[in-house]
Amino acid sequence: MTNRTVETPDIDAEVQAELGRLRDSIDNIDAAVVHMLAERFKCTQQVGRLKAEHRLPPADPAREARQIARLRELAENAKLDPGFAEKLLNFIIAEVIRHHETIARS
Ligand SMILES: O=C(O)C(=O)C[C@]1(C(=O)O)C=C[C@@H](O)C=C1
Repeated sequence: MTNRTVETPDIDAEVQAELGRLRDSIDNIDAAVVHMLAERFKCTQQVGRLKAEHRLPPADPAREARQIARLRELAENAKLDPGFAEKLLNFIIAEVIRHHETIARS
């Protein structure tokens, strides 16, 4: 009992330190994700303008099918849930199509 009360603060400090290190990495990864998404949206805004200028439809389902198949395979190889990767890509693409539609109307 005496040992436990003496050791607990040390264990807590170590756990806190590890949690802090892991959270620092998570914050770095989240920042990278935001920066990569910002770059992706810069590209898709250009695609949106190009499509609008040439009267092309905002969505390209055949291209999306290829992207999903590719991303699912990448996810599997990286031990990430392919269903999650597909949902994430669909979520991003839905936003891109919304942007394309806004550009086409403007
Ligand atoms: O590649 C295109 O044609 C795009 O408009 C980009 C993009 C994407 O975000 O990757 C978005 C919409 C299309 O349906 C397919 C792909």
